[in-house]
Amino acid sequence: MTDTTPAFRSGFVALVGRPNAGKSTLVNACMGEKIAITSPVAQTTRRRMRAVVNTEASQLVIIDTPGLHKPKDALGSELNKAALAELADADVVAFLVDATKPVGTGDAWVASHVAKADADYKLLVVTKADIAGPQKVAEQLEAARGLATFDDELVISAKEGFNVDAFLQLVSAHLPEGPKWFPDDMDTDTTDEDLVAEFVREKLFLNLRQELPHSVGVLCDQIEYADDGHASIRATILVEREGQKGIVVGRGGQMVKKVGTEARHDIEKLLGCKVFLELRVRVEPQWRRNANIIQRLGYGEQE
Ligand SMILES: Nc1nc2c(ncn2[C@@H]2O[C@H](COP(=O)(O)OP(=O)(O)OP(=O)(O)O)[C@@H](O)[C@H]2O)c(=O)[nH]1
Repeated sequence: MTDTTPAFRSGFVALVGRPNAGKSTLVNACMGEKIAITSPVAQTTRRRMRAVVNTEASQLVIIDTPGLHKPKDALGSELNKAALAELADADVVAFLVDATKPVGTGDAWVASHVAKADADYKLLVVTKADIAGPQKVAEQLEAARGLATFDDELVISAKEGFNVDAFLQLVSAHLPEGPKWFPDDMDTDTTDEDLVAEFVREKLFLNLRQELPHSVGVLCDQIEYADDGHASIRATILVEREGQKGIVVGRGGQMVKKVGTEARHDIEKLLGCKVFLELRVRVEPQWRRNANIIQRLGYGEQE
């Protein structure tokens, strides 16, 4: 008797799109929990993250890449390098286009790299369908179709869970046959330290996005577990100028306290224990232009 069970499929799915297209939100929706951080500020995703989604017949390793954009400084160049490296390795590429923003040169630039990628399957995904009418969505599809050749297209709302399952099914079906690369109980290869730093940075962006565009970095120095089970965490917030330090610290330390309290709630959920979080703010002039610091912070290409 022949075995009619479908073969197990596994592989790497790169999500690309210009900054703010909705990549991290889609990863979160696929995972069903908070792993990647999201915020309304472009370039939130500085680190590459792998989210592993297991289904009965497949294992998808979803890679949330930094948004591709024309580089303006060393950090920008590193972000692009990391995203382009992901594209080169992926089995499937999903190109995300924001339904609410006119398709423009930024999308065309990203699409030109998608066109060059070797992936076996390229999917066009129009995101944020919940806040764009059907007419707008249709126009975006039409405009994006002209940018590269796609094997398929899908309209989603990661926020409302619309077509997220369809996305997973479509992508799974086009992965190559292969083994499980990661064990069942591991759903991300990002360390707790990385996630802590990302959560702190997310809260900084949410509270201070007008005042601090992109000139803030976070380094998680230490996570220590005490006998009673709580975690003591120290993290450093890097800014470029004294004035920015003042903004982050806030009047009487109020802002850094607020950021710490908000981040602590997420970190407690992540680690599943009580957390003491100590945040320091340090001025490191021009850290964004300093490739060494960028590497130390782990924002560049990783092995
Ligand atoms: N209404 C709505 N908003 C969404 C949806 N997906 C993402 N957003 C919002 O769009 C903004 C950007 O989303 P992200 O997921 O952080 O975008 P990204 O592509 O990862 O951005 P970068 O990290 O800058 O590359 C956030 O404010 C999200 O809440 C969606 O399906 N519906």
